[in-house]
Amino acid sequence: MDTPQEIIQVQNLVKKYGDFTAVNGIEFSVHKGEVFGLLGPNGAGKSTTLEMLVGLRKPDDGAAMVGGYSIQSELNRVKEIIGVQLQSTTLFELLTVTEILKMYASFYPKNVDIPDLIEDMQLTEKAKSRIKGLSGGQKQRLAIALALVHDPWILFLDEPTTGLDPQARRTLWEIVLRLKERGKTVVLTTHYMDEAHVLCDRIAIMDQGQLIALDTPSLLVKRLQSASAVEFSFPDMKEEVSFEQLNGVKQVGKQNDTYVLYTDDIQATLTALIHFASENELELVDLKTRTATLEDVFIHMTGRRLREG
Ligand SMILES: Nc1ncnc2c1ncn2[C@@H]1O[C@H](COP(=O)(O)OP(=O)(O)OP(=O)(O)O)[C@@H](O)[C@H]1O
Repeated sequence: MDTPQEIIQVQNLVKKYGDFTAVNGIEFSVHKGEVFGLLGPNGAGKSTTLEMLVGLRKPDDGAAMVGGYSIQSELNRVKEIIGVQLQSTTLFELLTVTEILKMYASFYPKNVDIPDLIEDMQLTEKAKSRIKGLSGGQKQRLAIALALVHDPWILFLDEPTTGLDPQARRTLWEIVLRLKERGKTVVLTTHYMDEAHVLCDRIAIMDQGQLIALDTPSLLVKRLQSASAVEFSFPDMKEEVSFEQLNGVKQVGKQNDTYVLYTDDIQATLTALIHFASENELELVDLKTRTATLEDVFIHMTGRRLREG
């Protein structure tokens, strides 16, 4: 069968845990060959969505087609064409890297060359090492290798870099981008906006079981209509002030005591802000300026940060 261009189609998917609705009627499509990200804070429903698409959880409503097959009525076909790496993959600690890959390969009628796969995942040095001695990043790369052993069309990665150090994260990013170059479709969940920005062709932002935005990273940021953000606080300010009136300000966000002004004219906004502070004899604290990011898109849409604290 030919791979459809819309390799995943999700319609009104719902998942409830008792009275609690974890995924509340989401809809999206994933294009063949893209890296598609589900971005959102803890508890947004990203893992539940992914688990429904790979057949680990049964939707309470809605439908999804993966690679042209229904996750409800053709799950066995779906499983042949997908590879899955979940948040906590249990590995057989006493086996070596090569042994576990050979064991997984034996479950499938067709599989890729194991030494090549080990090399692609930058594990050649560890090919004969036992799993229990691997670092977090190496274990994560092994989990991805296991998901790729039967040469799937689509790879699902659930928070692939959570808990990894910066170097290990970058190595994993390189691997994902290389898989994309080779024509694989990758669906990943993350709560790291930098990761979503670097890796994903398109991002679906999830919050509280719903999909609140879907676009390319740059268009999501552009939608804010402001290129820069100015952050600050006024600890001794007694009354609320509408900073919208300051020169250049397009939008205003607030997180605890910190204000975020989104502006296209950073110079005008800074001048107006400093003027406002001296006129009102207020001390301007923790002033920062930066380029608007996906995090700002999330703050703007929900009033909260992706990662609290
Ligand atoms: N088996 C379960 N029983 C009851 N509630 C659950 C179950 N699994 C998940 N939930 C709840 O459903 C919501 C969505 O969880 P989910 O794991 O899909 O979120 P997430 O966006 O992937 O977050 P995280 O980044 O923490 O994994 C959360 O509030 C979670 O507590």
